[in-house]
Amino acid sequence: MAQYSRVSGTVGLITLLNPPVNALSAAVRQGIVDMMDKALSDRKVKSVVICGHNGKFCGGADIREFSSPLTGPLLIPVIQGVESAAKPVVAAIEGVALGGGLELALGCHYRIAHSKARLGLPEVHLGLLPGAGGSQRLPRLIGVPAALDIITTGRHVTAAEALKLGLVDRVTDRNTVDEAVKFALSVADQSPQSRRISTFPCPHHPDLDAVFEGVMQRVRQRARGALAPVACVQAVAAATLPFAQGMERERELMATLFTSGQARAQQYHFFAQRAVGRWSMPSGARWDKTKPVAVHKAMVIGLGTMGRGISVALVQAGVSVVAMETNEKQLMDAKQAISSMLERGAKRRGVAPALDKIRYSSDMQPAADVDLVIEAVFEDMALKKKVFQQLSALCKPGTFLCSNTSGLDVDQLASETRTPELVVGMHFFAPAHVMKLLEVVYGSRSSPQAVATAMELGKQMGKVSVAVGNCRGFVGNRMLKPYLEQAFFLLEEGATPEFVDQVLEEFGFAMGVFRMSDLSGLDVGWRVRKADGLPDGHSARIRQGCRYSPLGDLLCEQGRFGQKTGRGWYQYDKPGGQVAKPDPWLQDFLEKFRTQHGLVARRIDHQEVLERCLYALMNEGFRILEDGIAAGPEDIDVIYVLGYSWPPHRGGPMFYAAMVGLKKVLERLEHYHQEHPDIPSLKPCNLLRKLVVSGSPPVQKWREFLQKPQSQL
Ligand SMILES: C[C@H](O)[C@H](C)C(=O)SCCNC(=O)CCNC(=O)[C@H](O)C(C)(C)COP(=O)([O-])OP(=O)([O-])OC[C@H]1O[C@@H](n2cnc3c(N)ncnc32)[C@H](O)[C@@H]1OP(=O)([O-])[O-]
Repeated sequence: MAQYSRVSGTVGLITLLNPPVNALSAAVRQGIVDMMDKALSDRKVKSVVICGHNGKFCGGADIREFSSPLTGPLLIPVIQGVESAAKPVVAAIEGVALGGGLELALGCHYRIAHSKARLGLPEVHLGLLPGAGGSQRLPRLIGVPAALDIITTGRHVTAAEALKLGLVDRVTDRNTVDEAVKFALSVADQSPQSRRISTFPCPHHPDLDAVFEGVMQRVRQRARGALAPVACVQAVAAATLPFAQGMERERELMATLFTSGQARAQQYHFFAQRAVGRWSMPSGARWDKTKPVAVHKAMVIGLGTMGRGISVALVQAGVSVVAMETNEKQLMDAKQAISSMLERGAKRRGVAPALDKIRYSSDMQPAADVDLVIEAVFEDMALKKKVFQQLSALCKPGTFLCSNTSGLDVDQLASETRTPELVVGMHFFAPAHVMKLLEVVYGSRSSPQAVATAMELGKQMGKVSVAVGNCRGFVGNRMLKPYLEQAFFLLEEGATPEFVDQVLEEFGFAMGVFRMSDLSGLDVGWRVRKADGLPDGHSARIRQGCRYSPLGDLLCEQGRFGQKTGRGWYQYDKPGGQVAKPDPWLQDFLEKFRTQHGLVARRIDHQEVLERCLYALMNEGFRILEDGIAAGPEDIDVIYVLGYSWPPHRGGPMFYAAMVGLKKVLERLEHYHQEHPDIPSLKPCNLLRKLVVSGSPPVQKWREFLQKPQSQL
């Protein structure tokens, strides 16, 4: 919908009205057409302003309309109608002008932005491209390089940067609509002809081919296998043609993307990231029935890499922090590191670093007057228990006690305190001030308010918080285990690390499993496995009755921890080196290992690597749903895309299982389980069977098939 009024005597004011973000639904598009007619036929009106209701200009096309046949006027002619208007049209941009919203503003003759507004063309994150003229008008207005950057990254641009680029004509700190009306009055007698961007030539650039070449290489590297970024480059390249031809090219490219599985996957991911905020617990507690407690002051205990990142994220969220570390040297190093991280972040955001929001302590005493504590000490249960005991004795009533553990039992930590209902896990992902994912882990006694408070704090820290149940590895790391195991077994059976990684990176992972293991350090998993007890004479390949691969342990015994030691699954030019090269030593080691265990190397193809690694991971995801550790497939998919570099254009493990076809996933798991009966993680999960028997419903319907979960521990 859109409203119309005449203001200041001669300005027609059109207000987009579609809360919460004034998305360009069919009704809004029709509203723009009708209100423009009104303004243009109103003889008293000399110029027009378009603004958005409730402080947001427009969040773009209505994504919810994409899955049904489009009705109402198409956006391209609506924008064309604005641009060809005989009276000057001014866009009053506050809040956001994104996607089709910015394309509408580009159809206006002038753009006035509030200093806090954000502008962008994020369609690439939805598996699309700016399909209403954005790929043709933006390069004409700000040049090809800047347009390519904005369109292929989908990033938001601040009003200040937009002014510098020439994307907006004015920036104001005052009331944006008032300023836009004043501006409209000032241009009332000027013809808009020279302001129609579609009539601009594409600005000349000395070496356009090299620019397109360079960007195309970058987008292909950054998002392996993704269609949209490539199409974005191709659409901008068409802006060097006459406008009508460029628009035709944009339409063709958009049509291929719109119906692609990748666009469906990325739009699913967009809504899934919002669905996880509507969390629930097996007890029936829910997001809309539980009020979080505001956290003004927090303590972070343990200032290693994670503790530092968590401290920075809290300070940047406006929380006062006491950063605590018993080791004096580590405390000093941390103070240095945290200050420079805060300064760098502040510079990037163009604000002053809030160094006064953090103070440092070598003892736990200040825990007595904080609202919440996040423990981020070494991943050792005995140490963590001691910390929780101390905190419980120190903290004031009502203080929430959270652990950044990546998979240890939250209930055990809660048992060390007098207030187990105030204990939850807050599992951050490294680097904690950058990664958007937060797993909020509720134990059997965690109160809904503790969960609500941790979820809200995560959101305040700019994270996507996902509430998960308490089991070994929670969701992300629990699914990672069978995935890693299959990769190890494939090496034993004849594959090489570089082949397995190549297959997974072609699928779209930023890093294959062996490259990732070398980066994070083989010793991390080794320590956990040792704590669980390695098989005796640990070359034994059976552990707790199941097939076990000792390859990782054997490498660690040789001191091959990965990049940090210069040797791991790959070799590096020096300790800390990052360029992985195949290591002849490893081939020799694998051959000796196979001979020792009577294994005969066989040819393993691309499909087997993909299916064995990914289907084992998905199967664990089905088990997690069956156990009630995750409330729905969206939780699992958001965790994997945001925390484990699952390619967004594949939606997430559960969405991808549905895309492949649950029947096929089931058949392949049965095939591999028959071949490897000693690998339980390949045994198809009952929920998978149930979904197949029920006709393989779409992922959005799976919640209807989930039983009431029982506790995991
Ligand atoms: C032709 C053209 O070229 C192409 C084809 C396009 O234009 S494609 C579309 C391009 N536009 C986008 O990609 C922008 C996507 N949106 C955002 O980035 C953010 O929403 C926001 C604008 C920065 C606000 O953030 P927020 O944190 O204040 O609130 P929120 O929680 O995110 O969102 C609040 C509620 O609004 C819903 N919502 C947000 N944007 C929407 C949109 N464009 N369409 C439909 N619903 C939308 C969202 O799902 C949530 O509802 P619910 O799920 O909770 O029921």
